[in-house]
Amino acid sequence: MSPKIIEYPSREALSEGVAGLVARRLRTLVDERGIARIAVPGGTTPGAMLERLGRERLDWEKVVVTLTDERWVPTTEPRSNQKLLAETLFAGPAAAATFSPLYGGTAEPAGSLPAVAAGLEQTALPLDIAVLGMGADMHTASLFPGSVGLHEALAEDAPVVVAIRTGDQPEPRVTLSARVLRGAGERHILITGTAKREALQRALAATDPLQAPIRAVLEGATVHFAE
Ligand SMILES: O=C(O)[C@H](O)[C@@H](O)[C@H](O)[C@H](O)COP(=O)(O)O
Repeated sequence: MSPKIIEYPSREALSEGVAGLVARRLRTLVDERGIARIAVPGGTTPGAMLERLGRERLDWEKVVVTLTDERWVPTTEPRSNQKLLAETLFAGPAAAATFSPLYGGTAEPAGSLPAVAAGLEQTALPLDIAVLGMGADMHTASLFPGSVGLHEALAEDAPVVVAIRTGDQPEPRVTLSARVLRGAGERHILITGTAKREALQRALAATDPLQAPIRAVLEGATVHFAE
């Protein structure tokens, strides 16, 4: 079914609204199941939401957090999504959560992916919630159109994590596969700005996830939009 689209009057309202919604869902999951598992994105859009979410009062010891994708750089590097989480989500009470990383520290992803996947399977999967971003090229996570690794990452029998290389990005990426993201109990996609609104319209009309990878996670998702 088509995604539900929620429009916000501002990006601040989107950050506040999504942080509050996700916090409520995490509380419910922890109350009902004793654990909640969530994947969050990197990039420039989610910072304010992650910071706001990390300040929420809830039983963070019972929450497992991972990333939808990671840039293959040391976690001290500015482009590291793990660094972004340390400076936003984990800057407050949410620091008590368990984090399942995607970056393994080896020179190339291939050297770490088995251990990264094992760590995810032991702690972070199946996902209850996946929060995602989208690029104007209709990528999500690190599922970039035309990238090396995309076919594998979109396959029904894809591994948990896949290494991605694309000329558009300065470093190798590692992404949760589409089936893992699609398997989340709920998906929330944060989209801001006119260019991405137009990209979303193109994605809704697209049929081939190879051209519009966001398609692989769009059905049944909730899109949160602000200009
Ligand atoms: O590592 C990342 O950058 C994200 O996980 C990525 O998938 C992001 O959500 C989109 O590229 C949108 O990025 P912006 O929010 O910066 O536009």
